[in-house]
Amino acid sequence: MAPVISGFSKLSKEDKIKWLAEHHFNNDVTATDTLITYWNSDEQLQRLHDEFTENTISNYYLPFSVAPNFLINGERYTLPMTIEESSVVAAASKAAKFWQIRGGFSAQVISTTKVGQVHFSYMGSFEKLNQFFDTIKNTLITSVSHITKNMEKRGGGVREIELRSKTSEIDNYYQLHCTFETADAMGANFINSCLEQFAKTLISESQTYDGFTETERNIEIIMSILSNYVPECLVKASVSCAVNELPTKPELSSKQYATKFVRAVNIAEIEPYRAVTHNKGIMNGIDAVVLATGNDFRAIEAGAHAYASRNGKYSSLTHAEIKNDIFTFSIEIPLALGTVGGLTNLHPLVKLALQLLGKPNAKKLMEITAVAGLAQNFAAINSLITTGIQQGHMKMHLMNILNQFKATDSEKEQLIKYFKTNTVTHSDVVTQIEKLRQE
Ligand SMILES: CC(C)(COP(=O)([O-])OP(=O)([O-])OC[C@H]1O[C@@H](n2cnc3c(N)ncnc32)[C@H](O)[C@@H]1OP(=O)([O-])[O-])[C@@H](O)C(=O)NCCC(=O)NCCSC(=O)C[C@@](C)(O)CC(=O)[O-]
Ligand SMILES: NC(=O)C1=CN([C@@H]2O[C@H](COP(=O)(O)OP(=O)(O)OC[C@H]3O[C@@H](n4cnc5c(N)ncnc54)[C@H](O)[C@@H]3O)[C@@H](O)[C@H]2O)C=CC1
Repeated sequence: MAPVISGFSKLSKEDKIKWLAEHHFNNDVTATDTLITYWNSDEQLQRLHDEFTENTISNYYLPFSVAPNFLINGERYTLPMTIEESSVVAAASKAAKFWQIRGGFSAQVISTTKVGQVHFSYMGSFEKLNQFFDTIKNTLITSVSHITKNMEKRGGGVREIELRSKTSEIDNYYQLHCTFETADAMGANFINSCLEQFAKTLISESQTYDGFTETERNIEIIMSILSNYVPECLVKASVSCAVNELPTKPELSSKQYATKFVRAVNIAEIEPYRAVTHNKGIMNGIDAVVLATGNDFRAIEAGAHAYASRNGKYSSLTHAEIKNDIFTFSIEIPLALGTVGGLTNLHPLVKLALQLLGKPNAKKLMEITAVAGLAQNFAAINSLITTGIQQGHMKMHLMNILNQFKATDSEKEQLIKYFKTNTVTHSDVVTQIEKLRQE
């Protein structure tokens, strides 16, 4: 077991690696070499990456891929996608290609409001607290004017502050429930700065408020933080076409295909076990664009799944219907994304990804990202209701299995040819590699 170490954060990168090698890897040089192999030869670039976070000892590569042929609101895009999972980028690309000759994707931002809360304890009557809140509401807003000044110039700022009693759930628990517009920023830092100032103002104003007794004056701030639940930062995307423009398979007419597709989505709407996997498939596309554009995928994931549960039961984020022989497939998802702030202007590949998208503003990025989720879900369901998921997924995963077995270029070439006409399974790949190596 490694010993406790104090001051690890203060060690140089080299000394951190030395400590790791000694205490976790038996001084095996392979561990040190692996970490160092992933350093960038450009020292300045490496320092930039080291400084993104803390205790950095190496870089962890993820593929930076692109999916072309996305027609969104009449404009053509090539989507940057950062994801490790095979078949996701192929699936997105296939869906984009399919829909671009059927009118493409429509997308629209419905709302962009974000939320933050000051959580506090107060011992006294709600009526008195309400009176106090009404008295200080303007002061609360002006107390953050030094923070909001520039945001207001961009059309953002504080939208509303509400006092909410939560005492039916926790004794003496109240909130300042605040809404914000943050223009092209995701807004976490802006919102948190405003909230922390609201909390300070709440306390200082309570100290001099005549209407409070000593006990009532004793407001305790528990915490001030933005919420990643953003049901009012919502985007919708959809595709639609005549039912007879949908794929036909030997065993499935386009009408049967459409009906089966809608049924598959209906199942995800009512069955949480299916809904979680269905939404995971959507997040394959969303997270890949979110990561490539330097956004916070944890925030997006948390918000999306909370939204999927908003009616008290976890459900699908996409919906499908057939009306008057028109098939429509749509997604509605909260996406608090930024095109400024965070890593967006720091990470060279993020900058390039945003450039590839034509330097979108936050609203446009919300639309593009929702489309990536819808496209991904379309491709997955298309496979699920026809060939099954394994055929396409394993076709793409073949290279990973070949690399696991250190296949040579010539082995790869022969096996890729073989698996063009044979279904890829892990065991058959192993059998075929062994066969080749015995020849
Ligand atoms: C995998 C495919 C696309 C094959 O599909 P296919 O029909 O065999 O592909 P194809 O070789 O005929 O090519 C058609 C197009 O697909 C794309 N494509 C095809 N191959 C590539 C490639 N190598 N690199 C880049 N793009 C590729 C590309 O757009 C290509 O057009 P082209 O470029 O030739 O003009 C298809 O089977 C598919 O869409 N499968 C679904 C895969 C999927 O959803 N993967 C996600 C991982 S599984 C999961 O995590 C989620 C899940 C499925 O559980 C969610 C759920 O249950 O809902
Ligand atoms: N719970 C959460 O989600 C939390 C997330 N974070 C992190 O916060 C970061 C995002 O915070 P942000 O405040 O968005 O980033 P930020 O503070 O890096 O940058 C946003 C700032 O950019 C400026 N700006 C310049 N041009 C702008 C424009 N056109 N529109 C809007 N603002 C403009 C504004 O001053 C704005 O406050 C992410 O890295 C995220 O991981 C931090 C704390 C909590």
